[in-house]
Amino acid sequence: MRILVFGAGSLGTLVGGLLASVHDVTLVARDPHAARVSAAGLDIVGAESAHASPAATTAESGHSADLALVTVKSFDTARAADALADCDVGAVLSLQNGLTEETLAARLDDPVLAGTATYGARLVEPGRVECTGVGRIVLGALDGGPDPLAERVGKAFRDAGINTLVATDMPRRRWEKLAVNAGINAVTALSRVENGALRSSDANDLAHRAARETARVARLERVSLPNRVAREAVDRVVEKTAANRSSMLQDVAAEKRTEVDAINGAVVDIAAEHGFEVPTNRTLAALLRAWERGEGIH
Ligand SMILES: NC(=O)C1=CN([C@@H]2O[C@H](COP(=O)(O)OP(=O)(O)OC[C@H]3O[C@@H](n4cnc5c(N)ncnc54)[C@H](OP(=O)(O)O)[C@@H]3O)[C@@H](O)[C@H]2O)C=CC1
Ligand SMILES: CC(C)(CO)C(=O)C(=O)O
Repeated sequence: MRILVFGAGSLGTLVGGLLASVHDVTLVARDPHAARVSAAGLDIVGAESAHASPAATTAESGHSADLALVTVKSFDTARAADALADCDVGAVLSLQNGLTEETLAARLDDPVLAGTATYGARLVEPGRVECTGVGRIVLGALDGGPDPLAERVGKAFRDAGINTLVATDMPRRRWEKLAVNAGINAVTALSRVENGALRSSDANDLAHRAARETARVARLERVSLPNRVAREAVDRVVEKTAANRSSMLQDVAAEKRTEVDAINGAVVDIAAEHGFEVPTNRTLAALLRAWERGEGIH
């Protein structure tokens, strides 16, 4: 399969590097990373180890591929979609956190698949990515149901040794992941604690409230996600990732823009479309945006 990875930073470089063992992969990345990969290939270290030789470029448009993987941060999704509109791609798959597929689908004529990733990745230096945890890619039709395209993409991932599940219930899975991220990411980022700290503090109640509100909005969107399931998903992920610093805490610590707009902000916006108020998500989003503005991050 010819695969274009749009936004090869940490996750895109890891997944693209793994895919390159059997597929024809091009990474769209920044220099000096793109130049280093073009000249000397890519080292994958940590929980996965391999040397891969995908093509790499800083050119955003003019590409032709069977599949484009979108792995930019959520706030760069619209720009990625506009660049992909100038490419000839058969299908698009997002592996991002937050609700980004709608932005892609609104701007592109190509079929857009939904995906989630629990692999951990960190770009250590140009040409070198660390797999910090082997997780799973789950992908499927954006609206759910069986999908031959998703099956083909799932097979391509599995052929490259990537732990992949093709799911027919992506709407529920996306909203459950959103509930987990809405609960854990903003709370840990604002209180500067590891995920495990949410087990035994008032912050646990806050994370549950954000997740329950998200589940309520999912149901308004006709996605079946009971409050109890969203709350238990938060507790399960807190337990499994107790020693982790959430991606949003890492962004705040590095004084980088967060993905709050596509997580808590998306919950607020979609709730508003239904005339529904989500005070916990609204408060968390407002505090993070105030921090971003105060730091001069846009
Ligand atoms: N890292 C992880 O372990 C996981 C990440 N995710 C999700 O995956 C997504 C990506 O995360 P992550 O890989 O960590 O983020 P990174 O910031 O490491 O990677 C995104 C990369 O895309 C680049 N980029 C953005 N726009 C362009 C462009 N137009 N042309 C070329 N390159 C571009 C960025 O460069 P620049 O910064 O210079 O703009 C950056 O290098 C997020 O939604 C995240 O939540 C999900 C699960 C795990
Ligand atoms: C699951 C969780 C909360 C793990 O830290 C995550 O997805 C993130 O940090 O973005």
